[in-house]
Amino acid sequence: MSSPIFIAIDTPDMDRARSIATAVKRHAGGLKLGLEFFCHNGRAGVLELAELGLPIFLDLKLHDIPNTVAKAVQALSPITPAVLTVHAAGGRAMLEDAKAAAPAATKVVAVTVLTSLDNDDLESIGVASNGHAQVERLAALAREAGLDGIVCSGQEVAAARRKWKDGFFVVPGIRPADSAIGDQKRIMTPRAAIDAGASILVVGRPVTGADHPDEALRAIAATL
Ligand SMILES: O=C(O)c1cc(=O)[nH]c(=O)n1[C@@H]1O[C@H](COP(=O)(O)O)[C@@H](O)[C@H]1O
Repeated sequence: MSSPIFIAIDTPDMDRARSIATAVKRHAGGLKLGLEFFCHNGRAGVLELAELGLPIFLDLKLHDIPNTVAKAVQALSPITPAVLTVHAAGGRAMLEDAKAAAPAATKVVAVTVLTSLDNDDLESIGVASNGHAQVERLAALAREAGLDGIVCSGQEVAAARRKWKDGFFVVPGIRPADSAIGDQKRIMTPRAAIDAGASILVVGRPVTGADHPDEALRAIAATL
């Protein structure tokens, strides 16, 4: 079975992106390309890294009115990412239209509550329920809208999985026991997140910031 670890290649620099992707290529399950990479390198950059042969997770976290999101998804052609993110908070119609506009082979997953937010942050943006309850609410919405799964922290994935057995659960905020937390607030170790039911893990800085990214990746993989 291929690795569940997707490496977040968070850099605008194409040379650096190619160098990290090439270094981790043999032991990663896929590459996650997000806003930092996409805003600078666009579709051409995504297609270039896709040539390495790993599945591509295109993390654009789309969030707008349904028509705009659907047209943005169509405008990604000819990329057929393995995974594409939209924000669950865009609402049911947006989620349905995003899924309808995506290629059939693309898993469209809804970001629920960002792993950089805690309950105080949620309160400050007017979300009265706690993180757990909000993830459950948005997971149900994503499921009803026909999406393939959600993005949530390791702390909510077990409860979400109980209610959506065949859902695809993407878990970022992954931190091996000894690594720096940075701007993440809801974190979990790789092993605990897999045990809780994650389908794939998103790992960025603990691997990309290491002197030897492939060694760091293999050390994480050895704990699974
Ligand atoms: O959608 C994501 O991938 C995502 C959702 C979320 O709630 N939190 C989160 O950290 N991410 C992404 O996961 C990656 C985490 O990177 P590190 O914190 O460096 O491991 C980044 O590329 C984030 O954009």
